Amino acid sequence: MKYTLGVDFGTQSGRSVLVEVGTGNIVAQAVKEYTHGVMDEKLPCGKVLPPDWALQHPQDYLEVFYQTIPQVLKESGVEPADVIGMAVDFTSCTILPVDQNGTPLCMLPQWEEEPHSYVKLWKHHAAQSDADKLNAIARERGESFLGRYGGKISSEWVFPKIMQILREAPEVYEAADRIMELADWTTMMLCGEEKRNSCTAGYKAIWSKREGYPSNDFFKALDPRMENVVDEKLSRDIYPIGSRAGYLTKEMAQKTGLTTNTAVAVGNVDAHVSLPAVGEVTPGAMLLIMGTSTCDILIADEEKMVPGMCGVVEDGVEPGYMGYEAGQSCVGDHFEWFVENCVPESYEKEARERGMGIHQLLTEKASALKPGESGLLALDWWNGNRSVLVDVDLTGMMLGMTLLTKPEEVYRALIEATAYGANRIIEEFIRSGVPIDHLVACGGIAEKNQMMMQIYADVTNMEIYISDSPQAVALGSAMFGAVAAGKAAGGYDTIFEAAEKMAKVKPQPYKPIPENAEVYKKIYADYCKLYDYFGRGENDVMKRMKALRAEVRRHD
Ligand SMILES: Nc1ncnc2c1ncn2[C@@H]1O[C@H](COP(=O)(O)OP(=O)(O)O)[C@@H](O)[C@H]1O
Ligand SMILES: O=C(CO)[C@@H](O)[C@@H](O)COP(=O)(O)O
Repeated sequence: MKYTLGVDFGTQSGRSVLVEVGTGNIVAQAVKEYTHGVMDEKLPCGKVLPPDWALQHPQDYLEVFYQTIPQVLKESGVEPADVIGMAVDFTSCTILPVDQNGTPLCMLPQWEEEPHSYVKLWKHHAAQSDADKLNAIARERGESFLGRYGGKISSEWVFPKIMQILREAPEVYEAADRIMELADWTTMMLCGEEKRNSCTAGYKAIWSKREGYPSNDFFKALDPRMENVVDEKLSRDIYPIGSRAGYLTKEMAQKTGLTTNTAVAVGNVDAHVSLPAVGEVTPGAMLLIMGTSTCDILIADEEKMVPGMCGVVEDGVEPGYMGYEAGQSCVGDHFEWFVENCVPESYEKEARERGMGIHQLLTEKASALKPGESGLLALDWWNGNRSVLVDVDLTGMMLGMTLLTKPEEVYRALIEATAYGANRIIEEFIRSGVPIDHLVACGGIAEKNQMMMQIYADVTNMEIYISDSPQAVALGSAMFGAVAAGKAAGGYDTIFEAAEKMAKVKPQPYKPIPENAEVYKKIYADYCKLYDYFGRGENDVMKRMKALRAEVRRHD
């Protein structure tokens, strides 16, 4: 029996999952919460961060390798020599400035108090003014790439984040030998090779197989110091997903307990990597990877320009197809905010006494409600709107509250809001000529919350199939690891062959309940009115309040 290992780096934690190459069955898994978590208030030295920042510490990712890989080997009893391949997937766009040895600047004593030397997490939202500038210049110049990114480059993506570094800390920009996606940096830590992957380059760094990056002239127009940003800070050598980056280095083999014969695939994005893990995702299906945020991935034969999508990349998800991405920056994060800030002690007590988690308790109570019963309607923008408005400066909103409103009603309204947001994205794809007729879901939430999945089926009026692996994302990575090893070593030569044997999806979908769908259709119409009113400039109160908050804090 041969094995392959997937290492999935999420927002809060990283996990290793060891699976059988022949079946995709999990033999062991281990999770490590990041020691520093998400740094959105201060640096480890105590330095306070401005609003909208979200940083991480790269040492936390190495700890994931050092702790979880030995753990899965021990738990499974698998011979290290039988682990033929491995791969990493990472949140994205999550980037890091490094020196010529690949050492993160933040790990050098002279930079440890400089916020810009740390990992900028995907949900770092402090580069909106840079994104606005980039988009305005791209529009003025008639740059054709804009269409491939739904008409706007998000402030979450690579170049706005780099522009922010250059604007606020030119010395960090200068000192950085390279700026790397963490999918590529962690892969480089494993095999010693800098092999940048086509998925992050395509979706997050405006790279395409046919056209490469935008021209140096375009970057010069952003800032003359950025004219050669691609050659000076990134790389033009891009490797297709599914290819091999190298083999584990001796040092990494020693630290993890694996051998130097383990092949390492080029890195991938945590969302996109899961498509093969749920098997038959063909044109017409949209895959939702539901966790802290939700990413929507679909493939189609043709390239269409879909307003507000994150991007369309040829071969970006599976070879031979156009891969589309859209998403919602805040899904599980809404519920986490709610359980951490708004749940009364009496509920906490009940959950403790009944030996259940607070999410389970709220879900149980919310399940007893009918659609529309709470009278609540929310806009799902607690962390901005990624698709289709592409605006991180939008904020959350809930209406309909009364003195009788209960926590489970708010919890359910937040869930419903994310379902409306998903439906808005689906409509945009269909309107633009990319067909969607059913959904497939995976990720932490798809596993954990049945009520939520039924609400999604009712709101979208579509069937939803669920992954049958509790770790679809890591399984996807493990599959790419098996492809990096290749058939001769006991793996597979293509991701399609791997999917035939290893992919898992439950046979029974969630089906829409017609009477619920009917009610949700009406509420959704009002959601769309509020969406346009607050999201498209008719009433910019959210932005004014956000600007005021920043102003007041500046003077604190
Ligand atoms: N039962 C639940 N129902 C809804 N959301 C949940 C539940 N349990 C956890 N969550 C949310 O799921 C998110 C974590 O999702 P997960 O897929 O495990 O991680 P990540 O997205 O970081 O990979 C958190 O934001 C948390 O609030
Ligand atoms: O944006 C992407 C992928 O493009 C995700 O990495 C990002 O939303 C974070 O994902 P998680 O919510 O941590 O699963």
